[in-house]
Amino acid sequence: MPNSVRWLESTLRRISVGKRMAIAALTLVVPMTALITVSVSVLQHQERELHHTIDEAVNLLVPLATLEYDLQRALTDALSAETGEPVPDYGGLTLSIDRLFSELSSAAPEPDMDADMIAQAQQAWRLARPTIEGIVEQARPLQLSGERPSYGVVRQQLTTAIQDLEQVRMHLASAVKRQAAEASQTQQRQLHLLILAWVATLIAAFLLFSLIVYSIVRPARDLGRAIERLGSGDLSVRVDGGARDELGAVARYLDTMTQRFAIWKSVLEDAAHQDALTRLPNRRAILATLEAALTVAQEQQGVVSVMMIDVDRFKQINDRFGHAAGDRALVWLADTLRGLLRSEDILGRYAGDEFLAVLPGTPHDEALRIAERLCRGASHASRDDPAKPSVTIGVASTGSGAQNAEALLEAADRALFQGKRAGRGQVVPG
Ligand SMILES: Nc1nc2c(ncn2[C@@H]2O[C@H](COP(=O)(O)OP(=O)(O)OP(=O)(O)O)[C@@H](O)[C@H]2O)c(=O)[nH]1
Repeated sequence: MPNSVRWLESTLRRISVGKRMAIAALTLVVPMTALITVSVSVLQHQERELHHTIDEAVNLLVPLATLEYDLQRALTDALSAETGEPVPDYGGLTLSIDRLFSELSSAAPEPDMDADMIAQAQQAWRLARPTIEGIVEQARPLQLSGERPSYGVVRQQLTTAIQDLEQVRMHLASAVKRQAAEASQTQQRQLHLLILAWVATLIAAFLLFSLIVYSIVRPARDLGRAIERLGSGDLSVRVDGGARDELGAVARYLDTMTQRFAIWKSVLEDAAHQDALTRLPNRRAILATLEAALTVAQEQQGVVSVMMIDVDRFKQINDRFGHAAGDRALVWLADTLRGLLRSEDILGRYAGDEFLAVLPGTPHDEALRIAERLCRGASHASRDDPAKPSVTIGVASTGSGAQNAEALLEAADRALFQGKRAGRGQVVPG
């Protein structure tokens, strides 16, 4: 997992799971709402712009088109010499076009309106205007007098005016077309930006949503696995309880529980293998050690020696100094013997006042020398302190006949018995 994701996850895990779920929901709802609002407002704005462009085109082009149409009609009338109809309001239309151009030049320039094209249209209008004014002046009296005028002149002037007006209309139409094209480009740009914003927001929302879900699912999955391992008896399992959320708390409870289990287990195991008073391996454990040492010796064709160590006249110590003093004497003896043995030798409490030492890879004569050392150490202390007992030791080894645990123990026991009968405080080979 990349470090950045790990960092984001640990940051998120400072927030509770409930709050994270709320954030995940908001992660989807808020951007969607914002995007929908923005999209609707952009589309509404675009619709208004479209109306504005159409209005502008109509306002700009309609007076010109009307005037041009009227002139066309007048020309047709002049050609057919049927001028009985009322004269159109050329003067009003001319003024309206004047007003249009003065508004265009006085108003703040539209950013998307081509100023050159407007200027060209205005210039064309300035050129066309005198002809049209002439027509206005001439058409009115002709119309009012009811005379049959010389239509040749009027026709000529009308044709010129229509051409001039056409020029004006063309320039204005180009300006309007340009404006419409730019408005359409702007709309397209806005739509592209909108789509981009949708995509980016959806990706960001999806990533954040996934991260939040991941920050819940991953620790939950780790917890599940840890509980599964714990259930199968693996007490070494540890889960990360550093996070401040609910899952972090569950992980910490689980860790505490696992540690307590481990302590109870070791207490139970110790109770099963260790003697509570002397802390030495108990009878079962020392016999298992002997079996294991014999198996190794058989495989490697080595030797194993054992010492059966019995406390001398222990009953007297109990009777004389009390049971508690007898316990202390057993603990002292266990520590003393353990201290005099080598690190590879194993000492266990075999029975009430009996100890068994297993000496792997130790031949008989060497075992006897070590036994002498133990016997002397205990005797020396017991001479100075009557509450400290001496010991008698029977030694047996695999090299001297006995090959299995039972035979070895019997041989050592026999030797011990002999030592007791011979006066105690001595080592007897089995
Ligand atoms: N204080 C104490 N005494 C124990 C414990 N286990 C056994 N004993 C005593 O150890 C004594 C063993 O006595 P015996 O088997 O008669 O032998 P002994 O008095 O040592 O005499 P010998 O072995 O013949 O030298 C008994 O009185 C037991 O009550 C123990 O854990 N604590």
